[in-house]
Amino acid sequence: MTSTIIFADGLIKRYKELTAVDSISFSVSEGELFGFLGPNGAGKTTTMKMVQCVSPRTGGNLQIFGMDPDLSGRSIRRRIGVVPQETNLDPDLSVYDNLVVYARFFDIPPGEAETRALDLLSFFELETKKDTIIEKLSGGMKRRLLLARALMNQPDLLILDEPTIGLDPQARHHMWEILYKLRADGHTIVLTTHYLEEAARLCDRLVIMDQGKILTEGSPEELVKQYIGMDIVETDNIPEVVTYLTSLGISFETGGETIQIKTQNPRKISDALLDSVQGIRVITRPGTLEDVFLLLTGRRLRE
Ligand SMILES: Nc1ncnc2c1ncn2[C@@H]1O[C@H](COP(=O)(O)OP(=O)(O)OP(=O)(O)O)[C@@H](O)[C@H]1O
Repeated sequence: MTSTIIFADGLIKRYKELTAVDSISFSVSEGELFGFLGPNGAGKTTTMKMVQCVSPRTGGNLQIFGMDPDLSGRSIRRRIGVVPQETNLDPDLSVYDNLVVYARFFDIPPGEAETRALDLLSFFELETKKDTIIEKLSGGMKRRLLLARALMNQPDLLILDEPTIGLDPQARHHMWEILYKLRADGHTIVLTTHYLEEAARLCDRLVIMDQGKILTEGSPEELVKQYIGMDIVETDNIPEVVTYLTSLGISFETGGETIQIKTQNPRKISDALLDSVQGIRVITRPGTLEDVFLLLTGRRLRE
C-alpha cells in the first residue's frame, strides 16, 4: 500500500491582512511527482515553507509523514530535502565541500558523507567540478549541486521550489532529465513551477494555484481533457474577429494577442475565419495546460 507523504486539509497562512494560502487541501502519495503550478504570488513558496516546517501554519490541518509540523518539526525536517528558489550554496567552499559540510547538519558520519558526495557528483555529472568554487559554476551546475545537496540526507521527500527558474533551455532540459530519473528511482517529489511545459512534462499530478487558492487538481492529461477536451483554433485578437465570432454565436477566450476557440470541428471554423477576415493568422492545435489556466483564471500564465 502506498503511504500518504503529505496531507493538507483547509491549510491557511496569513501574513497580517494578507491571506497568502487560503484554505487549501491536497495530498501527496509516496513515489509521486506532484506539482504546484501558478503565477508569482500564488502562494506556492509559502505552502512549501509550511511543508518544510520552517513557517508555521495559521490554520487547518497539515501532516507530513503522518506527523504534525507544529509538534514534530525537527523529525520531519530530517527526512526532507529542499532545493530553494534562491541559490544558497556556500560561496567560500568547493563543490565537494558544500556537500560534505551540509552532511554535518544531519550527523552523517564523515566517511559515509564522502561516499554519498562522490556518488551524487557522479550522478549529477559534476565530478570534474569537485574542487571548483561555487562562483565558477554555471547556473545549471549550481542548480544541480543544490539538488545533489538536497539528496545528501537520503530524504523521503524532495521539495523543489522553481527548479529551473532562470536556466537556459538546455540546462532546463538537463534538469528535467534528472528529475525523470529521480522519479523513476521512486523518489517522492513536490515541485513548484510557473512554467506550464515543465508542469505538463514532469508532474504525475498537479494543482493549479492562484491568489492563495487551489483552482483544480489532476494529471496534466486529465485537466486538459476535463476543461478543454477538444482542439483549439487560435487566431488574432482583433475587433473584426471578435465581431465575426460574436455574430455567429461562437464562444471564445481571449488571452493577450490571441483568441482561442474550443471546437469539435476546427477545420470548419478555421476555414470560415480565413474566408471572412482578411490577413489573419489561424492555427489549430491540441489543448494544453495553458488553455486550462486561461479558462480558470481569465489570464495567461506569463512565462
Ligand atoms: N514573509 C512574508 N511576509 C508577508 N507577505 C509575504 C511573505 N512571504 C510571502 N508573502 C506574500 O504572500 C503571497 C504569496 O507569496 P509566495 O512567495 O508564496 O508566492 P509564490 O506562488 O511562491 O510566488 P513566487 O514564485 O514569486 O515566490 C505574496 O503576495 C507574497 O507577497
